[in-house]
Amino acid sequence: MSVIYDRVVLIGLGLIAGSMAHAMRAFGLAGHVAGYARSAETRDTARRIGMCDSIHDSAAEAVAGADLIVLAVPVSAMGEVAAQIAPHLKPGATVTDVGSVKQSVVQSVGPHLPPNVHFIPGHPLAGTEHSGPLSGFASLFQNRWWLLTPPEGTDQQALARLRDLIRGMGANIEDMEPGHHDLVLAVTSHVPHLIAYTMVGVADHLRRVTESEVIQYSAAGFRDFTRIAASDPIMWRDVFMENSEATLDILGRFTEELFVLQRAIRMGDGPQLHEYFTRTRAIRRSIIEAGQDTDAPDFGRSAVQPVATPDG
Ligand SMILES: NC(=O)C1=CN([C@@H]2O[C@H](COP(=O)(O)OP(=O)(O)OC[C@H]3O[C@@H](n4cnc5c(N)ncnc54)[C@H](O)[C@@H]3O)[C@@H](O)[C@H]2O)C=CC1
Ligand SMILES: O=C(O)C(=O)Cc1ccc(O)cc1
Repeated sequence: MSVIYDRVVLIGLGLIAGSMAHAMRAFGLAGHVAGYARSAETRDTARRIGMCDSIHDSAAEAVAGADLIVLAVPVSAMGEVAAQIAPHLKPGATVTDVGSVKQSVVQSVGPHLPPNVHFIPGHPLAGTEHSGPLSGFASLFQNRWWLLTPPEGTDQQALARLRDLIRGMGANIEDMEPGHHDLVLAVTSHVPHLIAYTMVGVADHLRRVTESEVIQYSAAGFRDFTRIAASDPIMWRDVFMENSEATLDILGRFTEELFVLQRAIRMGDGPQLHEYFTRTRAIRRSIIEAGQDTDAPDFGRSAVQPVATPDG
């Protein structure tokens, strides 16, 4: 593949930035990848493993001359980082981010940036429960969605170039309006994470049990919850602080459904439970048949469709 940007800088050197650095190197997408993180320990680790071509001790120095700036810090830190780098950006450069929430990032970053740079927010729908500079890997974005929320009037050349880079790292791209993104992600990622955190918390409260049976006999469902609940606490604190409206909306709907099932169990209403679970099984099957589950066996992933819109 050919070089898309001569100089890319990654701000925040964790799972996502590390994976981008490895992928850009593996696929030859950037002439030079520079990096900056706030913590000296993270910068030292990134230097030791050769994550980037250069690691800088200040954000201002790191962004100097960069054609693409990627903000890969927790969502609550995006605005502060944008303010730090704004005076040092090269005219005509593109700034993007990888935050899990979009509306708040648009609001906190946008106002700091000068009008002569292109701001194109983004979100790779790819990750793991691991974080930090040692956790990245080049194949993280393969066959995954990468959502972009380009504002109206975005420079089409700048957008096409960013798309080329993302496709070069193996991802599929879809454009979305930021508010819609936050609602879709509340359904597909944020509330599911909250449920996992809660379920692991419930098991922990039954400490007597935790010490023996819960761990010893944990079946796949609970094991998956513990994996998700091991995700970075700062990142997820920020997701819920910054996407509170959509999360609370979906959580309200979740609670209503939970009460319906709770009542069916209490009333011994087997047919209602059977009907409900039959419906949810059909949903899972339709996702797999449409090739939208990238963890499932390959059902023709090139034909994957964007995530469904939650109704109402
Ligand atoms: N972990 C995941 O599965 C995914 C995360 N994201 C988003 O990507 C972003 C980064 O997440 P990860 O790479 O997982 O995080 P991480 O915790 O692995 O790395 C974050 C990095 O940002 C640095 N940092 C924190 N505050 C900073 C500041 N004020 N200035 C400079 N550096 C700072 C940390 O030192 C660390 O190097 C977050 O906004 C997250 O919502 C998006 C998709 C998936
Ligand atoms: O590890 C998992 O199961 C994930 O769900 C990863 C993930 C976490 C946050 C995102 O914004 C996108 C993907």
